[in-house]
Amino acid sequence: MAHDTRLTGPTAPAGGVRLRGLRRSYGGRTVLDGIELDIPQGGFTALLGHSGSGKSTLLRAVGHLDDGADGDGLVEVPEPSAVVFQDARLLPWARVLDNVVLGLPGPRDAALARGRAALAEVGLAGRERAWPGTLSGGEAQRAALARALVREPGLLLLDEPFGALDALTRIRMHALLRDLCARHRPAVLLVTHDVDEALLLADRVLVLTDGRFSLDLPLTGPAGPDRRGAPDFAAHRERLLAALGVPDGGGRGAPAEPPLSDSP
Ligand SMILES: Nc1ncnc2c1ncn2[C@@H]1O[C@H](COP(=O)(O)OP(=O)(O)OP(=O)(O)O)[C@@H](O)[C@H]1O
Repeated sequence: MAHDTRLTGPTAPAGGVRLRGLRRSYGGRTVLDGIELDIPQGGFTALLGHSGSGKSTLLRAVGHLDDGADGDGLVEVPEPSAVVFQDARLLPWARVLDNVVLGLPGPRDAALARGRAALAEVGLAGRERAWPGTLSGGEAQRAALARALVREPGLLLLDEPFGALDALTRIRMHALLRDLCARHRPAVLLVTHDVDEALLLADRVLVLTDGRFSLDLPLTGPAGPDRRGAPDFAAHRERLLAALGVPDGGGRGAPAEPPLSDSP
């Protein structure tokens, strides 16, 4: 497959993500083969690829969360960074507010006030003293988003954060995430298997194949469900599915999605 090796301009705006020649391998097997990527502050990049193509490896490398990978290359990212995974990873023995403020620097009172504000922002006001085990899947992911955003991250890394949620909750979470990103403006890298999720949320979609980006699709216009009605939506979708080797628009996120409203 022909790979586009000139995916980014020479410089990223100050404060954003800048990767140059990023390589990672496990036991001599190359997973990332010289990745070049810029994400400006406020930019939202979605990353698609087959299972095992290296999406999480790339996300971990960007977040300096490598576990035993051999690697090299330049990784410049804004600090601090925060990660939200598919499972919320809340500590079950700590109340929701304590989970959100855990490890926050500064006086406890100020941290708690910030934590409460973050929980209110994600729609969990009143649930501060709840135990994580009493939250629904969507609520737990809201708490995980609050825990990430309370740190005012310059970089938000999202590893299939909505993959385990039902379709309606996912749509609500999309609206919430768009809203939070517009307000806080971190650089965002979203790993997802869902082509539509990528097309509705991101300003740029990349497909990772054989350690490189095999497709780089810039998207214009406001993110959100209205994009479905844009003239190029179907064409973008087809390009992404073709790059993923999915024949004829089949697979997850295929056209027959329910016409749900996107309001939170
Ligand atoms: N700690 C590790 N040790 C050895 N191999 C690893 C390790 N982490 C990942 N790999 C290998 O690297 C390759 C890429 O894995 P990665 O988890 O990045 O893929 P992915 O695209 O995120 O997959 P998925 O979509 O299934 O989550 C896989 O072949 C995987 O087995």
